[in-house]
Amino acid sequence: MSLKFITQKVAQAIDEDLMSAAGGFSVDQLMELAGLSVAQAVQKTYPTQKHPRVLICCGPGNNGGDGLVAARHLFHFGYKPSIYYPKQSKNDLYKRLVTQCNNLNIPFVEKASPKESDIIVDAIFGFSFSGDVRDPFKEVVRDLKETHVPIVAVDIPSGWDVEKGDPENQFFSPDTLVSLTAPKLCAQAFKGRHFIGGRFVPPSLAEKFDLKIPKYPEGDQVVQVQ
Ligand SMILES: NC(=O)C1=CN([C@@H]2O[C@H](COP(=O)(O)OP(=O)(O)OC[C@H]3O[C@@H](n4cnc5c(N)ncnc54)[C@H](OP(=O)(O)O)[C@@H]3O)[C@@H](O)[C@H]2O)[C@@H](O)CC1
Ligand SMILES: [K+]
Repeated sequence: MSLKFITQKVAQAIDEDLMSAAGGFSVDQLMELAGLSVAQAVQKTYPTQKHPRVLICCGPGNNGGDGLVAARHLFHFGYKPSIYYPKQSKNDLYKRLVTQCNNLNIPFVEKASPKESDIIVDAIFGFSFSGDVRDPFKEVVRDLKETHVPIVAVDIPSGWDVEKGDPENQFFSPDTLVSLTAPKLCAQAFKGRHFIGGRFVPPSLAEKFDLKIPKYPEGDQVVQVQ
């Protein structure tokens, strides 16, 4: 299957188009579908009985928001999520996502402990990441390289350059990657299980950016491409 791998600029331009007056989407809607895709990729790959405890590591931006949404869906799918979210946004959308998780008694943990989980969702950095990893995320990114617990990365494996990837193997390589909308250039070098999610792109937008979006099966929110 031929995939189109996109640059950081194109990823941001697609995001802006979707949320423009012409695109008509709000960020909440896109984030909800993105997070649902991630939860569905987890559910298809790691059955609840064998992998009940999911640690979701959330960063300060929309990638972290996808993680908060995924945590809520995973709870409803029967998992036991916990959330590491050290740099919480004051934005109303994020506060509401935190309230929704609190109402499900999903614990927010002070420290990310891979050993106490069966799966880790990496929702730390997405397509706006650049430069070297800064605190408070250095330690968690380092711990993720040490762990043998399977990692599901949301959109970009955190620490990887969005376009160049991780040519010097400095960072962890996730078992599973869920690319949202379309894979970014870094995913060309990715060898693990790969899903595309974020089933919200209208054909006109796919055509404008020449995105070769694979066919999603029936009502699924993800399609496995590797
Ligand atoms: N259309 C789609 O496909 C949709 C995509 N969606 C999702 O949105 C994601 C993109 O979200 P985004 O633009 O908010 O940025 P994201 O990557 O989460 O991180 C930015 C934050 O990280 C920080 N930061 C940056 N570099 C850093 C460093 N070196 N070290 C430390 N921190 C660093 C930076 O913080 P600051 O520098 O401002 O302190 C900033 O706050 C995308 O990947 C996908 O998951 C869906 O939700 C909706 C539809
Ligand atoms: K990520």
